[in-house]
Formats: sequence, C-alpha cells, structure tokens
Amino acid sequence: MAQFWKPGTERPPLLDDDEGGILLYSASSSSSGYGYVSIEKQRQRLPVFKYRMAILYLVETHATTIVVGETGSGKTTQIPQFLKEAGWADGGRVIACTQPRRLAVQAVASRVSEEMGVKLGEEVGYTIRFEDLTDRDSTRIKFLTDGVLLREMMEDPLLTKYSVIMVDEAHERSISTDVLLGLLKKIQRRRPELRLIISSATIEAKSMAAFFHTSKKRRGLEGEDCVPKTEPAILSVEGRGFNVQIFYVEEPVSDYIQAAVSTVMSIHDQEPMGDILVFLTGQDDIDAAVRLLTEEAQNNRKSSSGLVVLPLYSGLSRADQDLVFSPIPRGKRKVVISTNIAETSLTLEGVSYVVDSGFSKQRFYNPISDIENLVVAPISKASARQRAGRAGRVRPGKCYRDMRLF
Ligand SMILES: Nc1ncnc2c1ncn2[C@@H]1O[C@H](COP(=O)(O)OP(=O)(O)OP(=O)(O)O)[C@@H](O)[C@H]1O
Repeated sequence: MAQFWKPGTERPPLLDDDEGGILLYSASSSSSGYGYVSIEKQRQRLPVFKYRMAILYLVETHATTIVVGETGSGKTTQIPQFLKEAGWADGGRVIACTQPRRLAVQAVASRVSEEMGVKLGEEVGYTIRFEDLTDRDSTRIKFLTDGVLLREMMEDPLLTKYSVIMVDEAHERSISTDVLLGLLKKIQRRRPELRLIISSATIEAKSMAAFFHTSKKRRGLEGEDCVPKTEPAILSVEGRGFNVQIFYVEEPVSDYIQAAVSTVMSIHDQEPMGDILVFLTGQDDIDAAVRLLTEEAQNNRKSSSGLVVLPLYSGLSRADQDLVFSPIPRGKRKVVISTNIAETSLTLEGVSYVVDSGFSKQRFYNPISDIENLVVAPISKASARQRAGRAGRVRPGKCYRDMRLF
C-alpha cells in the first residue's frame, strides 16, 4: 500500500511501481532491493564495486588483466571510472574502452557521463565512425568501437595517448576485435607502461591469458617500476542479483517471427506492465514483426492499453534509434524489436521481458568461394545469456526463448 510523505518528516525510500510511476513505500515493503536510489548508491550496489581495489591492484601490477564479469556486474560502466579515480588519466593520458557496436558506445558513454555528472563530449566522450564527440584537451575516458581504435593506429601505431585500453565484450570475436587484440599484444612489447583489460561475460579466460602471456623479455626487468608482470591476471566478478526467469517453448517453432509476435501478445495479455525487448535477426524480420504486431494490437481486446512498437537495427537513423530510450505515455507498453545490437552493454530501463527468437545474422566466410556471407543461424549459449540479461538490468524480469531447452 502506497504511503504519502509528510514534509518535515524523514523522506521514505522511493520505489518504481509496476506501471512505471513512482510510489513511496515504507522501508520494510522494499524486499526486492530495487527502486529509486541515487546514482552513487546504484554504483556501489553493482557487484564490481567490491572488486575495485582488486581490479586496481591487478591493473597496476600486470600488463594484461582479464575480467570475466557476468552480465550486469558493472564492468563496462564502472571499471573506466575506477581507473580515472585512481589516476590513470592524470597528466593528459586517456583511458579507452572499446565496444563492438556503435549503439553500445553511445549508450555507455552517455551513462558514464551521467554517473560522473559531466557533459558528454568533455571529460567523457566517444568516437564512432563519422562521429567524434571527444575533446582533445579534456576527454579522459573515451568509448569507441574497436574498428575506430584500429583506424587510430594508422596515425599513432603505438596508441601513445592511452594509458589503459579496455577491450570489452571480447567474446564477440569480430574480425576487428581479433585484429585489435593481436596488435595490442605487439604494442605491449614496445610500451610496457600500457595496461590492457580484456573483459567479457563469457570469455574463455584461460586461452585469452595464454595468448597474452609472452615469455619474451620486455625492456626493463619485471617487478621494476613501470614493468608489470607479463603473465595476465584473471578476475571473475559475479552478476547483478536481479532474477530473470527463463521459459522455453515445448515444441520447436516453424516460424520464429510469428512465434515472437504471439509471445509478445500473450505477455501483453497476461503479464503486468513492463516493456518488452524482442530479438530477431535483421531489418526484414523486424519490419515484418512490426507490421504483424501493429495488426494484432489493433485486433486485440486489450488494444486500449496500447503497445508502442519500435524497431532497432544499425541501419536506422540516430533519431529513430534514440526513440527506444525515450519514455512513452504512462499506461502504454513499449515493444522494442531489435537485432543483436541490443544484446550487450545496453540498458533499456523499462524492459522487464525479453523474447528471444534464438537466431541472429552471422558472418560466415566461405574459403572455397572466398566470399563472406551473412547467414541466419542459431545463436550461441553466450548470446542467449546476454539477451536474457537485458531483462534483469534494473529489476527482476522474464525471458521467453522461442526454442527448446538446450
Ligand atoms: N542507461 C542506464 N540506465 C539505468 N541503469 C543503467 C544504465 N546503464 C547501466 N545501468 C545499470 O548499471 C548496471 C551495469 O551496467 P554495465 O553495462 O556496466 O554492466 P556490464 O557488466 O558491462 O554488463 P554487460 O556485459 O551486460 O554489458 C546495469 O545492470 C544497470 O543496472
């Protein structure tokens, strides 16, 4: 039961209600542990916060640190801030954090600038293809795609302005990420003071560590100031405690677009308010699903409560992509139908439900024809975990997988 705060008395904690409004609750009614809290408190609640000193120690003493942080642990948004607070950006140096996708770069940079209370483009900035929101003199934490960092190497092969480079979501193993990792390993030989952080929720930490462990002697002696250990350190961080219940279909589905649309409609009919994020494979699928959903919503009994259906893929304009982050009228339910660009590093605050088709478009190289194709193929378990994680970022959620248990 909601309470009302009487001015002059101690302000009770705030809690989001199911419909997206804010209710005032007594402390004892807040069992879930989520709700409105200051950004500083939110930061402290992230699992990675208690590893702050360990991370800083490992980065200080090891050339490469591998952080296996489960989804929602806070690695992307917090580690660059820890490094900045510890002085890794002093003296005009810059901390870089790469992401495989442009949308993630923009979203994470914007969140970190908000957490630090600074204007995006000044102390915290980002660079993606065709867009550079950094300031040469003041940017200390820079988010960028791995492709952009590779391009920077053409001008500055040793990436001299960076003190720490964090390669995030390294499990995705895109060609850019792989080439970047290989070149960073070479740069480390020439710049022993450079620190690398390789992070991911699902990386094979041991094989990554073996790759970066070099027995060749670096300039200077290990253990001396500025000459870190060459053996990579590995740190595991548990995920955020918001529970995501997973549901599977009993029989295989023959049409994953239709199945996703039906799942969205039954969530809309039966589940409490909360936005829905649907993963399909590409623009064609997404446009078809938007059409089907709009038609279904018009014929549905509960259409009065309304669905706001929004597509999300990399070919959309920036303004259309930004719509997925915008609030919608109270009482409506947002349905974002996305490719895997929403799979990692993205927080869509209202999302409580994820519908996973189990497919994505993947690049396959055919060595016989020497042609690279985009093929619709089943996703990996790592991707499925990342997708489900989008439902539990700020509150408990549910993930409906339109596939059999694997
Ligand atoms: N834009 C945002 N709005 C609200 N909360 C956010 C936002 N961005 C991040 N958070 C909060 O911070 C948490 C940690 O986000 P972060 O991206 O650092 O995690 P992560 O460990 O890198 O996860 P992932 O591997 O899934 O990207 C999220 O679970 C969410 O609770």
